[in-house]
Amino acid sequence: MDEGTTTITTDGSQILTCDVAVVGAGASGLAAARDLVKAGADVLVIEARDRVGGRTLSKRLENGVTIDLGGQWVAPTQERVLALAAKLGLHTFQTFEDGHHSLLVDNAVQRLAEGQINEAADVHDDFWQGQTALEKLAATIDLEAPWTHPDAGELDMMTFSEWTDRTLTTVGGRLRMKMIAPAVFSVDACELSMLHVAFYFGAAGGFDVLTKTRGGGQDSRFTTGMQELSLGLARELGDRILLGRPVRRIVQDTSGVSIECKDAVIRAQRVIVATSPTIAGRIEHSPPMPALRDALTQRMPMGTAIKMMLIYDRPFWRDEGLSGFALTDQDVPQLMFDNSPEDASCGILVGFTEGSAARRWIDRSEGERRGAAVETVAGCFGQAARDVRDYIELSWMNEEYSRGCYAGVMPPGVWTTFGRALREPVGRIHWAGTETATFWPGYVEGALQAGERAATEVAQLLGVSKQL
Ligand SMILES: Cc1cc2nc3c(=O)[nH]c(=O)nc-3n(C[C@H](O)[C@H](O)[C@H](O)COP(=O)(O)OP(=O)(O)OC[C@H]3O[C@@H](n4cnc5c(N)ncnc54)[C@H](O)[C@@H]3O)c2cc1C
Repeated sequence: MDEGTTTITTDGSQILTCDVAVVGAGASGLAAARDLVKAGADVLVIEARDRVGGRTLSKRLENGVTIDLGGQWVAPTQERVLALAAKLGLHTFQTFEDGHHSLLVDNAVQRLAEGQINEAADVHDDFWQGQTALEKLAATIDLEAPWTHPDAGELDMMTFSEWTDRTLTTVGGRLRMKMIAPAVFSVDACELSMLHVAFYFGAAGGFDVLTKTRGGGQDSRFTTGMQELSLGLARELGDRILLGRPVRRIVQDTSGVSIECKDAVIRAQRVIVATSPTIAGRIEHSPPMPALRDALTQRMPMGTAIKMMLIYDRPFWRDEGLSGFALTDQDVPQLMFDNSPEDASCGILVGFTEGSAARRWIDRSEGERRGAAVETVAGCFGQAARDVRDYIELSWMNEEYSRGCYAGVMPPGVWTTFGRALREPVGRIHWAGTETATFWPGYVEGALQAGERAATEVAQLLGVSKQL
């Protein structure tokens, strides 16, 4: 996958020409490239890593089971992901969640019926009315332009934490609501603009859709891993993808745009940058980025998360009628799910350490995190948890070309001041990446939607007809 359409050599650098260059071979960039190729455009995708898939990364274990160190779940409403999976012949299966969930607090474990948190009636009612208020608010947000909401100013000045304290009345209800921030955004509730939270819930289709396992954001997984979506798109694109070529600089002039990457310059009419805004902000530009766009890239940090898998001979917790889903008051992990293969040929728990907890643990050794994770799992599921066969983790903050996950987030004040710069093209540069989506932003579905939207923008300007 390392050859462009035209090659001239000057000063040791290749010069390749195409109609459209796409920076980033994650799901978003690949979807944009696929659509533009279909429309008849000559496209090159330039990828920094030596692989495609970006924030999806699947790994095959020695026993033949595939695990996902990045994105893994698909929801029933994620139509683009499901259509692509069907086209590629990828098999999905529902996340196991039969039996009782577990809650580990102060070293004591409680067993909970599915969907239930064992809390006093006033806490339950309080949380329910908070959830309803959030859902109502989310339904009023214009997903194309959240800053146009009549209360945008007030909502954007307020953190999710402040909104929760104003809207909910019980300590338990507030605590439970704030726990959503690390689980969904991988930052703490005090770091998020309330306008962003409302936008995000609106864009996913509601509270339950985003947070639930069955029927929601954690509904199903891919037998052969979620990265297969990108690998499938990449196979279609063939040698139009250049791997191992970090883009350093983009130079626009009156006749085109030059994308300077490792050992090559790509000359194109248009470029789609399909990375998170934070990562896009690390590319140098000539002429420099407009002030608001540059300021946006300075203000949209990536969430922080460490994803870990504990691998066992069998899913032993199921013997006790336990679902494997657990919430804990520990940092490592705070949240876990049964991640065993469909045939339960081995037992796998996936755990997440998110938000400030990930920052507390990022500089500790893998061995320390493994030890802490085993202790937490033992607290939830008993001594059998100590007989762990393997432990595999990925700290996404350390990934040079992601610098965090699951996505970039909007702290207070950013949507209303800089939001317009999120998708607005700058000269010949167009923006894709899941952060620019209006449907399931932050997810692979959003990545695909954003790629398709950017491809439509460019196809119209090039005068090629996009055929889907
Ligand atoms: C641990 C984790 C769990 C997640 N869970 C889920 C889930 O269950 N379901 C779900 O749908 N989503 C999940 N997500 C989110 C999902 O993976 C992302 O939303 C999606 O993959 C983003 O795709 P993208 O193409 O927009 O960006 P990316 O995947 O980040 O792609 C950007 C690409 O650009 C490349 N790049 C960066 N800088 C340069 C440069 N200078 N030059 C050239 N190339 C560059 C990167 O290497 C990368 O390949 C998760 C993510 C993580 C990390």
